[in-house]
Amino acid sequence: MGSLVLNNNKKDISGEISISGSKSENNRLLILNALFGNPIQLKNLSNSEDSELLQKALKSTSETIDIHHAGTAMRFLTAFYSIQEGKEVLLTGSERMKERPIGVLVEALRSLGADIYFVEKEGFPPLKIVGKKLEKDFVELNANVSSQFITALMLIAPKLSNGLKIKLNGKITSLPYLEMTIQMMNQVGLKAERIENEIQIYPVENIKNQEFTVESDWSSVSYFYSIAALSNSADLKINSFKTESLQGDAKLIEIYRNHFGVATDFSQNQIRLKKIEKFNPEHFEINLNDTPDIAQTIAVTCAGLKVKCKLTGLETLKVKETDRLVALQNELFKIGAVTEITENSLEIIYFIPPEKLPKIKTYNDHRMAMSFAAFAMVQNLEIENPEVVVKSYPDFWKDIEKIGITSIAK
Ligand SMILES: O=C(O)C1=C[C@@H](OP(=O)(O)O)[C@@H](O)[C@H](O)C1
Ligand SMILES: C=C(OP(=O)(O)O)C(=O)O
Repeated sequence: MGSLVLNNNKKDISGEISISGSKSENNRLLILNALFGNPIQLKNLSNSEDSELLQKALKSTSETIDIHHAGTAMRFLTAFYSIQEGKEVLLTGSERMKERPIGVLVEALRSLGADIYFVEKEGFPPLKIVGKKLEKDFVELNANVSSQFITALMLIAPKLSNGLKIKLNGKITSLPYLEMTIQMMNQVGLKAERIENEIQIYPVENIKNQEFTVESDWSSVSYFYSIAALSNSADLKINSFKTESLQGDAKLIEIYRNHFGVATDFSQNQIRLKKIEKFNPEHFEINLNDTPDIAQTIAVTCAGLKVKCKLTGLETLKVKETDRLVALQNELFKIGAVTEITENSLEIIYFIPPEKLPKIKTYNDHRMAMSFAAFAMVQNLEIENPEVVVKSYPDFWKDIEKIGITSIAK
C-alpha cells in the first residue's frame, strides 16, 4: 500500500482549492431523504467515502450491510433500520468498527421497543436489526460516549407517531454536532428543540421538496489552517463556506486567529487564509470536547511551531478510527514532540530533534495522515498508507500539491 514522501521546498504557499461538502451535514440529509422519500436535493455533496458508503447502504436491498469504517453511518443506520417495518438486516463494518462501542444506542432503541441483537460481542457491531414500528415517545441515554447516538435517535424521531423526547444523562460530548442536527432538521421543515439536557422532536408526516446546499467540510479545511500556521507566508482561497456555519469545527477561525497568527476573511462563499504574524505562544491550552475532529490538526500545528500545549476534553478520541491519543503520542515523538497522555488529554511537554525523515504510521485513520502532512512545511516526512484519506477527503493529496506541497510515491 506504499507511502508518500512529502516535500515542500518553499515556506511560502498560495493557491485556490475547493473542498467538498461536510460529511456530517451530508449524512444527516441522506438519512432524512431516505425516511421522507427524497424531498431534499443536495448541492455541494460530500465526496467522502463514508458518505458514499451510506448512500450505497440506503439504496441496497441486500440483507447484509457492510459500512466498513464509517462510524456516523453505522450509528445512523442502526436507528434507521430499527424502524423499517418488515425489514431485517445484518449491519456490520470493518474490524475497527467492531471495536467501536454502540451499546448505549442499542439500549436506547431497545427501550423504545426495537429488536436489535449483538451478533458477536455484547455492546459492539455487528448487529442484527429487525425493523418494526416503535410506539414509545420517551428515551434517556448517556450523552458522554458519542453524540452520534443522539443524532441517530433525533433523525428517526419525526417518524414516530408521537415524536420523541430524549433525556441526556451525564456530560454532553461533541455538543455542536447535536446543534447541527437540530438546526438542520428545523431548516428542512421538521421541528426539533433542545432545552439543556432535553431534546424534543415533534412528529411530521412529510417535508416539502427543496434544495439544500451543504457547506464545505470544516474538519477538512483544518489541515490548511495548520499548513498556513507552519508557513512563512500563506494566502489560500478555499470554497465554499458560510459565515454562519452549522459545523462546530468552524471554531478553527477563532483558534488559529487568536493563537497561531492565521486570519480568515470571507468573500462571498470563499474563505481566504492569510498568515498575518509569526506567533508562537509559550504555552497553549484548550478544551476540544466540542471539536474532537480537529485535535490531531492542532497537536501537529503545536509540534511544528514548538509550542508546548495541553489539549483536554479528548475522552472520545480513543474510540474513533483508532485510539487517536496513543497514535498521536507515537507519531508526534517522531517529529520531535514528547507528550504525556491521559484518558482525556494530551500534553506536549518538551521537544527533541525530529527524526531525519520521520515515517508516520496512519493507523487506518484519515486524520492521522492529513494532520501530519502539514509538518511538511517544517521538513520532509513520509506518510504510510496515504490512501486512508478517502474516508473523508479523497482529493487531499491533489489539493496540497496545488498549493506547493509535492509528494512522491514510495
Ligand atoms: O455527528 C457527526 O457527524 C459526528 C460527530 C462526532 O462524533 P462523536 O459524537 O462520537 O464525538 C465527530 O467526531 C464525527 O466525526 C462526526
Ligand atoms: C470520527 C470520525 O468519523 P466517524 O465517527 O463517522 O467514523 C472522523 O471523521 O473523524
